[in-house]
Amino acid sequence: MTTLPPIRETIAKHGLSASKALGQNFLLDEQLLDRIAALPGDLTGANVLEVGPGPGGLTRALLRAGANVTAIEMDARCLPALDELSDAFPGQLTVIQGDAMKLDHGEVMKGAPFHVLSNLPYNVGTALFVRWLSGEDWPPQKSGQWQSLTLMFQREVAERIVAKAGTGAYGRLAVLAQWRSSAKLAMKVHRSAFTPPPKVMSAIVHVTAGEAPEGVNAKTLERLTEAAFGQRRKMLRQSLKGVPGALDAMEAVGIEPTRRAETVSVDEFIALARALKD
Ligand SMILES: C[S@@+](CC[C@H](N)C(=O)[O-])C[C@H]1O[C@@H](n2cnc3c(N)ncnc32)[C@H](O)[C@@H]1O
Repeated sequence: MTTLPPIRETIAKHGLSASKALGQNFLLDEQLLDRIAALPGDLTGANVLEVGPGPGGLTRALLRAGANVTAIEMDARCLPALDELSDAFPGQLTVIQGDAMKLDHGEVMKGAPFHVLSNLPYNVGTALFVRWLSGEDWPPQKSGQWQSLTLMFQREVAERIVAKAGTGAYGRLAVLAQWRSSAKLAMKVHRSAFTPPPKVMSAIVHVTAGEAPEGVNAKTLERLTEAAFGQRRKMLRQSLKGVPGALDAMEAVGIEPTRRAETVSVDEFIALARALKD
């Protein structure tokens, strides 16, 4: 294994000035990166999909942890720096230049279950997160998809993902992330850890997939939460009016129609979706 220069030197050597358009804020602290790479547990010999490796700070940490990494990066300027990592960790890193939003991740990972780690621009991160959580086959690793997600978000978005009923942050994202998965706020990351520092604080969310509850259609649940949180200040009897059968289902499972969406727990949404005929 060749010794690598500090990531700051790699960035300087390849002239990787951070592009605002690509949402680039780099992490340079290798101890912090090692702690992030440890969040999914022991990765020795595990398959990891890293989206948006940039100059490869987190990639190095994952390789040091013994993972087999496939990295999807849109910015061609980063490829020479990533090639150096491939040389330093022979056989452990595959780099794909492309847009992670357009690629089939199961295909990229050749059908083997994988962990996802990523520090992405926030808009791309949220869109991919929703896609990873909306799969029809569940748990996803059964069909060669992800085993865990370890993702950096704007702190406010991370709080919405792990929020519980009865809080202002609770909404569609929380129900999506929690109804058949477990989502934890794994680490808060100060804005000053990034180069250049973004305007807001960040946090890492760690998600593992659980068993889907029996008799619940994902699309029905989605329709319910969309209607309920679309008018979150309104009583359910008003916000769910347009969902056929929802008022009867509420009565059947004992949810008062005068309640508002943000008081309805994830388990209650599950019961409601189960009681609704498709
Ligand atoms: C916030 S930077 C993080 C870089 C590095 N992982 C780190 O932690 O220092 C996000 C990276 O994602 C890349 N990126 C942005 N959109 C992407 C997309 N749709 N597909 C793949 N990579 C993308 C950017 O080029 C950039 O390198």
